[in-house]
Amino acid sequence: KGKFLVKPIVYGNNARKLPLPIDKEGHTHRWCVYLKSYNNEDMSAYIKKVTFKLHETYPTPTRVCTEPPYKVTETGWGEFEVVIKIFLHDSSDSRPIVLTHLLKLFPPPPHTGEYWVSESYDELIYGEPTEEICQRWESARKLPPSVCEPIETDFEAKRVKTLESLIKAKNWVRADIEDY
Ligand SMILES: Cn1nnc2cc(CO)ccc21
Repeated sequence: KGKFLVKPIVYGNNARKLPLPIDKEGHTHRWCVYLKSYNNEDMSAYIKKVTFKLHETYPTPTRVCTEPPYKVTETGWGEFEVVIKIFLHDSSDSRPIVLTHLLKLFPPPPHTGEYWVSESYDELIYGEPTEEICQRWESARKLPPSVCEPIETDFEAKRVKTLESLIKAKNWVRADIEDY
């Protein structure tokens, strides 16, 4: 049928510097790494579980969430890659969707301040869905506002800026061609 299902998502982390004196083991920050629906939907209709693989030296480094909010809150001192795996409610042997996110604790200059967010936009796409999968993906309902914090990045503004730069880039190439 060539039909495919699309769900916009946001994943990333926020981080806050802990007030001095820092707590156990030199932890300087509290952070939260998360996956959420861009439209604040309950993704458990089609997601079986989400795992967050932290740095090996964290106790039980693989954390599992079976319903929203899909997030892990920890304290620490360093930045490292978090591997996020999304296991869908479909044939049980299907491989998970794998996202990687570099945990950001320190805002890059010129940013200062105690709180920082580093998140990305992406889309879950399911091709040639069965009737059952369609029903799962189309039955997802909105979550009550309290379950997930609101998205902090203005992706709409970023989208406009990205489109503008792409159009400028395209026009540049076209002008370039016309010169020859
Ligand atoms: C890499 N990193 N940064 N902060 C960390 C904290 C722990 C647990 O004490 C383990 C590893 C950590």
